[in-house]
Amino acid sequence: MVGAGAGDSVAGDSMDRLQQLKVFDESKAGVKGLVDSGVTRIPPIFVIPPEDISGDETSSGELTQTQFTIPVVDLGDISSRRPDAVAEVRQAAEMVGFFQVVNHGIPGRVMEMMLEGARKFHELPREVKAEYYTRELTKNVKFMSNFDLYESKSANWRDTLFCVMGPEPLDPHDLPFVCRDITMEYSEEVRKLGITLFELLSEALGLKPDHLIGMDCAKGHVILTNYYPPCPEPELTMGTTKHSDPDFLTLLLQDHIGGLQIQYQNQWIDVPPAPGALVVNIGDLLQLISNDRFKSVEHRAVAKNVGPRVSIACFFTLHLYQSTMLYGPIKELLSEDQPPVYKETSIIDFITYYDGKGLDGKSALTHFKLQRFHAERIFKVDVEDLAYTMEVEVNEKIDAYTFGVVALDILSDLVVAAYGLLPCRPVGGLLPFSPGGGLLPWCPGGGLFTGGFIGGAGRLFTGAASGVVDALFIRQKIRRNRNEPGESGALSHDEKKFTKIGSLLKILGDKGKALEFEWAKWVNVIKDHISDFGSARTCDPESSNWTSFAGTFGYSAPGELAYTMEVHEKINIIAREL
Ligand SMILES: O=C(O)CCC(=O)C(=O)O
Ligand SMILES: [Fe+2]
Repeated sequence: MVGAGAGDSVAGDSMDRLQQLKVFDESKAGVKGLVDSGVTRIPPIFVIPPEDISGDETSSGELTQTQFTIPVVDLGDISSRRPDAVAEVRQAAEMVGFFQVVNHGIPGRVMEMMLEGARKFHELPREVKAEYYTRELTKNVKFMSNFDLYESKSANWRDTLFCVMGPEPLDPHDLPFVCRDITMEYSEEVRKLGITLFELLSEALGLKPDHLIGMDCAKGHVILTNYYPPCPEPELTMGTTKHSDPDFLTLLLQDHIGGLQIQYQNQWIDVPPAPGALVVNIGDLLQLISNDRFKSVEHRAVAKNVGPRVSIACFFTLHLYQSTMLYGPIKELLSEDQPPVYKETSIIDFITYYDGKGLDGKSALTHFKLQRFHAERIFKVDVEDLAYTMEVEVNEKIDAYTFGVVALDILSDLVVAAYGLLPCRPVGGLLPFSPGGGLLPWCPGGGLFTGGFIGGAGRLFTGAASGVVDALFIRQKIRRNRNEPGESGALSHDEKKFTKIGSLLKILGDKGKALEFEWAKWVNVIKDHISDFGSARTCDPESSNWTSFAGTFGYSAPGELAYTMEVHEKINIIAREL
């Protein structure tokens, strides 16, 4: 049996989804194998849940009322009409994210033979193709069906041969014989065309022609030959789920069948096959480095009951290449009016995130956005009986890091209030977790750590934003304050909370990680801990003996704190993404 088909419904019904995926995967025969086995209904793993179909079905792929068509850029003789070509590329990259190129220099013979070679590979006997079937990440040449088979909600009606063509030159012998020579030839042709396009795109951004090439955008590419067998129930599945591409640029060669659609003004627009043309689209990484000037547009390939359909996608990216280069918005494109939209990322981090997520219809770029919020009145905490009110208002643009700093500062105040803990024990003038000499300029309550002396209402955790918090130290401190014995035994409830905060502080100490942590998560941390500290104190009023060390370390806390304190959460967050 090749797969758990709806056709063989007994198997389909009795196996859970994971088992069905495994059976399909282990057949190593792909969707073509299912079709060869004669399925007349698609297996359940391919069926798109109805709730997802409705969201995906902006239109049936008919032309819209605007009769919009994908722009066509003529690359013939561009030396004599370069400014026009640059303007056309700019318009298409900014407005649509997709265009077709004609007179691009790749001979028609090469394109036809590439499509034919791809088809021949996918129509090889199962056993021959199975030798190439793998999900191993490090393989340069691999055949598989659905790279995100185990991550996505529903599998696509598509098989793919995936070939990493550069920057490390691929040994042609790694390629299947039936498509070896033509893949090498086509690869060289698209590499050259890629350079021409990156030059035009650089100029379209107002940069020198070699700018994007200097950023290694054309340094490597991957060729994916997609094979979409005819589907018995095309309305229930997809050839390729809605996605944007995880690369700088994609060049797509499609055969005459059609099925590619792009999302434009909330409509699905067909990209009809045009003889001799290649489809070009901006990828996520180019949208990121162009700081949203160019658009990486969502597209999909619908399943059809005719076919097979073959498409050859060339992704310009550095796959499997150990590049340490970080990609963020190009500095020349930034200004006060155009602040960076994205944080920097390495390609490997981007791809790892993209692949881990799978094609779920959502853009991976969101994850790499700098979080900028306008936050008003972040929150207010009243500690009753103490009239201890803390209110923070931030009326400026803040990112996740800044919010984290504010958030943990407030947390530390709460901890001091709830447990009467001192920021730290002055040891020979050294502050255990404040490596910078202990002067903390942003400690808002005036509580400066200076030379090991604690003055004012010092904050337990403030110093830790420098990234050197020692959760163990905090633990010892709690024990010491309670006159509890040393390091043995399980962590108490309070200790766990402190340890948790310790790790949050470590995150905050690393700005990159703090940004990754996202603004919204910090809000939740604060919410969690406020209730934590409130309830800890309320449930166990005797547990903190802050008064015993208050005099000792020069910390004088208001006496009322001792037993009557309650922390009430009054959080009012009004935030909108800018
Ligand atoms: O086959 C197609 O038309 C589109 C394929 C695609 O979008 C991709 O491989 O990323
Ligand atoms: Fe794509």
